[in-house]
Amino acid sequence: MERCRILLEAARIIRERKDEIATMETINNGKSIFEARWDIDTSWQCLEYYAGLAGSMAGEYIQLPGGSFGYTRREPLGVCVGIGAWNYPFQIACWKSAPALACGNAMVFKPSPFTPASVLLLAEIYTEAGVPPGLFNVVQGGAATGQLLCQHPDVAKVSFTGSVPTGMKIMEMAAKGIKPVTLELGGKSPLIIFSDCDLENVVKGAMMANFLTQGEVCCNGTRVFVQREILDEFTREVVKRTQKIKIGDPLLEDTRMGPLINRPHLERVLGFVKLAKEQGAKVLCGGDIHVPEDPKLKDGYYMRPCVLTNCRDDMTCVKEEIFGPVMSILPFDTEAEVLERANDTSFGLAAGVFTRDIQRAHRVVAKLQAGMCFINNYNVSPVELPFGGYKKSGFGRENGRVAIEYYSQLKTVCVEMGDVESVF
Ligand SMILES: NC(=O)C1=CN([C@@H]2O[C@H](COP(=O)(O)OP(=O)(O)OC[C@H]3O[C@@H](n4cnc5c(N)ncnc54)[C@H](O)[C@@H]3O)[C@@H](O)[C@H]2O)C=CC1
Ligand SMILES: NCCCC(=O)O
Repeated sequence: MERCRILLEAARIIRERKDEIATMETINNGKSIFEARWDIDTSWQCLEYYAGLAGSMAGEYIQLPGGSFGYTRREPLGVCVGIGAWNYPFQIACWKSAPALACGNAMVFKPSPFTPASVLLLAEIYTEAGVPPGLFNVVQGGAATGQLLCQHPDVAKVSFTGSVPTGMKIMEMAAKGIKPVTLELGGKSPLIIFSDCDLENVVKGAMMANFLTQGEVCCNGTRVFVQREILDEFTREVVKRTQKIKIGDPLLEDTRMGPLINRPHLERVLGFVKLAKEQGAKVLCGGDIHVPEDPKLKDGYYMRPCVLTNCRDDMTCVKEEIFGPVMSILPFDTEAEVLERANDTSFGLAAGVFTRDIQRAHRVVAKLQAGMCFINNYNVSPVELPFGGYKKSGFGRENGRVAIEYYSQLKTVCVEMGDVESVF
């Protein structure tokens, strides 16, 4: 209950300082202030959710023959390390620290060196809320610092959000110390649109699936499979709305897309678009540098959101995670065909289905190889729902009740009520 009270107080302070934290997050990452406020909402909601669970963690009692019994205790792991990516800096820190602290662990959190700032506000808030000194710590640095944390003998667990190659290294390091890991890695998720969908909702869903945070979202539905009957209508509408996305100063209220994280990343994303064209894709809009009218923004890392058609499943833009605002549209004819194509990837983070046929919706998601499936929506993040991937997108889950299992260990106690029966 004490942990619950402190987490609730921290959630209250985050709500109270929401605008200040969102502004810091926008400066930190480049995402629009409008969106940053959503991230701060899913951050304090996460603290509230685990505050609610903190007082309810319990083991179970198991009867045994002869009056003997056993019981289990859910105990903390110890010092947990959280390593974050740069796309949701504050939210990632909350999604890791809230369940960790609720379970009675300490956390050392290392943000991405590209977005070091906002997590310091979280540390400040935890302290103000009553978290004892040393229970939540921020260590700044890059790969070398991350490695030292993973290899430290006093660290009991590592929870990582980032790319697949780094995830592999973290798993190797953790294996040497037999430490449990949670890996939230990349994706190349399918969004399947059947012709019986509600077109207005589907266009909104496809935009949500591709263009939040400049497209730098791990669970984005970037392979947009559209049933052939509605391909033209969907494409027309999605291009029209993509062209209207307001790009520019992310601190302005009406901006919906800010700059990408840094110049090398911008060039990487533009490189994917160039390669897509070389491989036969057609650019229907965007995919090039955007220079805002405001002269002080002229060197910013802005690009226009891009919609690609004439895509094939074997193209690089359809196979690899771009992590930028690039949507690939792929026509399909039948349910069986689209399922096979949607699952034909080494990733398995998320997937989405739009249809009015509820039986088909459930039948399709049951066959999708993805940890987070959306029906008739995309990229909403209720903290009550577990989030995490299949296949190379990682394992373990964040959010939801199940995350408790990833930040605690189970002790079994066996109690003998009779005499010891010995074979000796
Ligand atoms: N599944 C999920 O929830 C999410 C996954 N991602 C994935 O993250 C990637 C983009 O984020 P980046 O920050 O570029 O990823 P990254 O893997 O380069 O870095 C992530 C974090 O790991 C640290 N790091 C790098 N090398 C390390 C090492 N050898 N040992 C320990 N720590 C190390 C970095 O400093 C950073 O804090 C994308 O692939 C994206 O899909 C991003 C956000 C959410
Ligand atoms: N709110 C979406 C979380 C996904 C990501 O961290 O990329």
